[in-house]
Amino acid sequence: MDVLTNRFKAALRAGRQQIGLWCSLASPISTEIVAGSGFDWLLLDMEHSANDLRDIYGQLQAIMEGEAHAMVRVPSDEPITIKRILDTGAQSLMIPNIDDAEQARRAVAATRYAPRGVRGFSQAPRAARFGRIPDYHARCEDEIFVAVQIESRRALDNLEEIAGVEGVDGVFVGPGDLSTSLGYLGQQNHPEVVAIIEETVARITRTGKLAGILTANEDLARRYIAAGTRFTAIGSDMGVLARATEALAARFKG
Ligand SMILES: O=C(O)C(=O)C[C@H](O)[C@@H](O)CO
Repeated sequence: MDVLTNRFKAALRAGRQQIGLWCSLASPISTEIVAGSGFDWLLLDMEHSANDLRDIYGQLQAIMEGEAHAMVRVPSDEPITIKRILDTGAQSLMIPNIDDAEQARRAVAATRYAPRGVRGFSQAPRAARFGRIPDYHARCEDEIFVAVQIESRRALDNLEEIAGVEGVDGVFVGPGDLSTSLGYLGQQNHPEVVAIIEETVARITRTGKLAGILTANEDLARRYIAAGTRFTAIGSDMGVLARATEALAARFKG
């Protein structure tokens, strides 16, 4: 596979479940470590973490030799931010808080050059390996994966229209925000929320788009996979570090 082929997108097309880890530590060192842990994809989070553009750049460099594919969650659907992240070489993007089809169309447009969209042109960004990938501009859009996040009651109402937008490859359920919007603040594992999420995953799948989710609860991760999620994040670097170090300390300190 050449450098421009999006391995994650190719694996999904081939029907292979993609298991991911959420990365919020904003460190090239920790991200390099987990890139070799066996995950298919890592979510580098810019919405709820200290990651800025340089942190993302460094982490993309750090995991070049690893097995895991990087997806970047952008802080917002703002085209200037999306352009800069694509230029660093991120090929898979997650766009948070998409509530309707128009917003989804704008987000996709930010990932496309004219006439299909509004992405600004850079001759030789890192994504084109500084001009060493001569057909970068012609090929890059086929290799971009756009996941939109649905995380509100309004997004649920508009789900089929959002998923139907051309260029939306995946629809990712944000269980924390969705449960909050549904009146279950901090209760993303509440049975009624779980039932709504399972139904939502089935609705996404019926549209022909790929469903994704994050949950650190292993039983729920298996249930959501059974319900149809195709890219499933099963924990976070921060959560694993916090819980594992607490447990280690407790074994000696009682
Ligand atoms: O709403 C959610 O849940 C998400 O979008 C995932 C989160 O932002 C979060 O759990 C990351 O720490």
